[in-house]
Amino acid sequence: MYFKDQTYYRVSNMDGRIENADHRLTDDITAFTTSVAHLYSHLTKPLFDCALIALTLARSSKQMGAAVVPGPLLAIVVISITGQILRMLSPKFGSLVAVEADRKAYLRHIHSRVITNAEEIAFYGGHKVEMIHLQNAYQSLARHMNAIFSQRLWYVVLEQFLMKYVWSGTGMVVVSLPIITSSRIAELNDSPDGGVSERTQYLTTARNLLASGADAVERLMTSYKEIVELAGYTYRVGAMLDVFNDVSKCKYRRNGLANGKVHKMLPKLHYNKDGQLVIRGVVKNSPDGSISLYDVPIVTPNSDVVVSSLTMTMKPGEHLLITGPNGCGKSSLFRVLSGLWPVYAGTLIKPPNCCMFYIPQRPYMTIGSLKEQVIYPDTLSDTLTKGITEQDLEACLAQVHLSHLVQREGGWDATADWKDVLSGGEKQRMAFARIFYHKPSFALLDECTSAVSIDVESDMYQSAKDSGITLLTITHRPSLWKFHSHVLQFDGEGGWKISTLGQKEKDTGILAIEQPKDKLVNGIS
Ligand SMILES: Nc1ncnc2c1ncn2[C@@H]1O[C@H](COP(=O)(O)OP(=O)(O)OP(=O)(O)O)[C@@H](O)[C@H]1O
Repeated sequence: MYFKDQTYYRVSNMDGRIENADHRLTDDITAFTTSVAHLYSHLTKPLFDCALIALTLARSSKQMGAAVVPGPLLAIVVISITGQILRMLSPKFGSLVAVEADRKAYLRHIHSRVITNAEEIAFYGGHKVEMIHLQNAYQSLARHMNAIFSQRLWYVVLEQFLMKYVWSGTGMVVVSLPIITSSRIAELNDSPDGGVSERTQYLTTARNLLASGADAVERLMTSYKEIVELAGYTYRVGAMLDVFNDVSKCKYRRNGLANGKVHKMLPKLHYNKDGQLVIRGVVKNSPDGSISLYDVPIVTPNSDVVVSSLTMTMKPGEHLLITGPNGCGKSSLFRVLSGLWPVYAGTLIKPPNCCMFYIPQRPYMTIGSLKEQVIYPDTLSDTLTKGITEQDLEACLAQVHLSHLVQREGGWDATADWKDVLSGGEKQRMAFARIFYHKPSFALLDECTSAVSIDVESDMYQSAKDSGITLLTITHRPSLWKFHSHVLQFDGEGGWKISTLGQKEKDTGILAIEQPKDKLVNGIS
């Protein structure tokens, strides 16, 4: 499962049974567990009632001198036949409920998208488009739920008809059978009241028991709908577990393939018999703290091969600038280095993840105090364990020119919705401050200072270098070239080139000799 723009991008299971992305998995689990809990209480009591009533009826008909078998047998046969009829005519509640849960999840998802992107939508004036999306999702859910209600209506009518009339009639026959077939008829007739009181006693007891029995069976039959609905929830939860299972076994299914897009098979990559990529890459711990890639491809979750084979080594202290057109795979390289995307082939040798710190273009602000923004993803107790003081944190903020923030926001413990309280540039600087707190060996900087003024940005990069942090920077700003010793240039067609940056290039932000695309090494052939 990958995250992009705060939305789940699901790598679905191999047979692609789930069509829509699961936006709120926990809701499916809640629905499933609620259904199981209800069913438990709805099934156990009626089942117990049925057993007890059958036993008591059998005993009292035996006392009447009737054969025990015919009455219950008739009842079982009638109940089975009506059960079969209901089963045959029952709408597919299981799949209907699964679709309903899916549409509800989608409606919730687009609501949360609007909440997350409210400001952007308001600036664009996109309320009409968003309203159309919301209404479409709502109407699709409402239509589906109305269809379920109307199907349920006629089903309930039929069910009630069978239970109220067919079962009542059968019940009367079952109750009267012991009176008619009793082996004690002569003995009863000879009693002073002609057996009326004993027969009446039996009939009243049996009728009351039967009424309770019918009620219990009715509850069981009604639970059938719940069982089928539970099947729907089970299907969704089961499909979700399948996906987890597949992901843990590194089996990925790409939406691109599902959309019918044909992917070119490349000789350096390994495919299974279904034409799906198999992970054969090796990831090793670096003994000397450097990052090395040998013939590592960059492949998206859609199976698009962005770069077929990348080979490079970055030693600590060699600051790498990564350039190239949009969508050429710059951020994807970071995803591979961080372990978010698998290494499908070749060998990746890197220090442990704790030695690499990634800062994205869209800064993430966590819930909590101002202090927790700087130390993220550490907790306050981690900070205590590490012996880091507020003075140390102030030094981190000073390096990104945000010292004034502590006083402005009312101290380190001030809490606010930092996503809204801080400006775009302040958020980026706050995110950058985290590398001064964590002091990783490598900082993976993905256009993370695009909203920061050039002078402050330069100070931040210089401070990072002075702190002994090796920079891997994706940027389109020539002003940052001077902080790097090497440049990795993607051409957008799968080709790349790595070279050292000369002083002239650092000063101008222009590569001295732009290589024609076909000269760049390792292009997709
Ligand atoms: N989660 C994803 N699922 C599928 N494809 C993706 C995903 N993320 C990125 N891609 C695809 O991978 C390719 C490379 O994306 P990447 O984000 O690495 O581009 P980039 O070079 O960083 O671009 P930019 O300069 O615009 O940030 C793009 O074609 C993009 O559509």
